[in-house]
Amino acid sequence: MLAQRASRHPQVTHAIISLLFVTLIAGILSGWQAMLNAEQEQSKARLQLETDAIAEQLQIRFEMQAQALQRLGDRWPLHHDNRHFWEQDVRALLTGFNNFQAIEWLDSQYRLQWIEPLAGNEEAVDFVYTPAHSNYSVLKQAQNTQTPLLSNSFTLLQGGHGLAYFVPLYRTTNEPASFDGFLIGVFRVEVLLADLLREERNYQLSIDFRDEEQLLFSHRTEDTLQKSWSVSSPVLLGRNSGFHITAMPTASLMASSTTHLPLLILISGLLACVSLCYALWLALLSAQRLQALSASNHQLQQEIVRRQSVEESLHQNQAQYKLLLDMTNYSHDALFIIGMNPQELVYLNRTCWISLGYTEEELRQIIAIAPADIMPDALRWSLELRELAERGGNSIYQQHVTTRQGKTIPLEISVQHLNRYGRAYLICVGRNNSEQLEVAARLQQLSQQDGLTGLYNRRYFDEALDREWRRARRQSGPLGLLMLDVDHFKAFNDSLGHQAGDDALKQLAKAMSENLLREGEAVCRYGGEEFAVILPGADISQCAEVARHLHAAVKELQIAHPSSRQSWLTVSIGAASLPAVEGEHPESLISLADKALYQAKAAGRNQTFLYGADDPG
Ligand SMILES: Nc1nc2c(ncn2[C@@H]2O[C@H](COP(=O)(O)OP(=O)(O)OP(=O)(O)O)[C@@H](O)[C@H]2O)c(=O)[nH]1
Repeated sequence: MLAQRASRHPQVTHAIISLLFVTLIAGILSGWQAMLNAEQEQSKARLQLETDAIAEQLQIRFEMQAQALQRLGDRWPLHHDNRHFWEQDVRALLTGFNNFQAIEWLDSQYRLQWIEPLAGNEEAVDFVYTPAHSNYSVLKQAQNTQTPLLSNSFTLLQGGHGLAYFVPLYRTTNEPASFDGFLIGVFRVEVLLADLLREERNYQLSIDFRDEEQLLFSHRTEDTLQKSWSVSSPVLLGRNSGFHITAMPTASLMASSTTHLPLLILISGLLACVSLCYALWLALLSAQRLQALSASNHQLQQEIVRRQSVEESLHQNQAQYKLLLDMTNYSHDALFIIGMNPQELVYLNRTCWISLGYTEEELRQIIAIAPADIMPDALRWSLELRELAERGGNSIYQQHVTTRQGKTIPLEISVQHLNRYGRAYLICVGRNNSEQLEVAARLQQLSQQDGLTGLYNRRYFDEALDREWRRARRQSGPLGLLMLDVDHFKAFNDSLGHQAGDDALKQLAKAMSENLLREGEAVCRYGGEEFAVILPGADISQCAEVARHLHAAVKELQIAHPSSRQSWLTVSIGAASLPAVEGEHPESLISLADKALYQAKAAGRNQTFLYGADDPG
């Protein structure tokens, strides 16, 4: 749980570990420092003890010699007359203590009268203490108080530092006591201290002996340490408390009063601290790795699931794609896709090449090299498709394709524009619509055909006349029209029956159709028993010619007409021809032809009456 939290916040955990590390290190260092300080205090205390001992030894030694001098002084009243004994005592004292520079007698005038030994102290002979001398006041005080006093340190005439112990000499046998000067013991400080150190077991100490601040003696051992601390002990010599000994630590002292324990504790503490923090850090890393591994596993699982899903979807898509492809390939419709910019065929289904009798490769090659071999109109259609793609519209085209066997197949191609992935495509679905075209043509024909006679009907006539009129106008030519009506047909019907009338109309229609010679000429049933013949480009004479042919053809039929004068069926024809010019209309032509027909009827029937352009109408 904790590891999970730690791995979730690695930076915080790093900071905590770092803080812990720093705290532990600081604690260990401060503990180590405290132990060092304790050891130092212990060393100090030990050194202080040693120094106090030296000071005490020094005091004792001095006191012994001071008392010896004092005893000599006490014997002064006995020996002042016979100084020989006194001098013997002095020499004995000098022999016993070698740290005396000299033992002197100073008279009451402070003049040196006697000095032992003389050798080495010649310069002091006849020395007089004057008030200017630094020890003069001490002499005075000793004289006045009748108490021995130790001088301050001074520089010996022989070199080195000396101390003088002034023992006032009084003869108390006299009343009042007479003052005879001083017995002076001059100590050599260096010898006093050196002897002491030599004899004492603490000789290895490094010490300084000072009078107030003045250094009188200094001793250094080789292993003296340069430390910031030292200890000091006061030394009371002959009631003079201005002396003190300062001792410096030495390596041997420190070695004897310290141990390696703090260092061991420091090292082991540091090692423990580093190990602990390293272990924590490793644990954190491990937790992080574990979490990363877990996350990675989770991601991997998700990825596997996703891939399985994608694979499944891919399989489905592939199956769907295959199904789509199969459906597309086996569709009756030709499906092909044209990519634009550049314009190229990107897909065509199986129906395309099967229906045309080629392999796919062959068809692709033909389309690439000679598309007109497949589609005669290919070039123009290609331009139309480009326009269609540019305006993004949809359209249906009627095209014709030629099969390998040379058969032409009509194709209705539905084209849809589509933009995908930054490119324009035209989805083309082509269908063989020959049957529809035939049906349409048939319907068209039926819509234009007269049911009874099979001729064009009145509707076709109206359209054809307009069309031919426009054509004639474009060509600046004439247009001819015959209006033909069966003579006495009512009587025919009445006598032979309506069915016979129908048959007769059929025969007439057939005959007229068969006698039309030129292309574009059309015979139409204008209504009832009336017919109209459109003669494009025919002037009035050509109309007359056609009318003659028609009369002949009708005559040839020899359809019996019981009520007719000729005994067979005849027709009357009104013919008209007009140039299709500005100001003229097809209705004018009909009107003229009608008028001519009327006149032909009126003139006795079975004849043609003409209205040319020049006729007044
Ligand atoms: N059998 C048959 N008769 C038709 C058809 N259409 C029109 N008729 C007849 O044709 C006759 C035309 O008669 P009318 O207009 O009087 O003219 P007509 O008898 O031919 O006399 P004229 O034209 O003056 O020579 C009518 O009796 C109509 O019934 C048809 O489709 N079949």
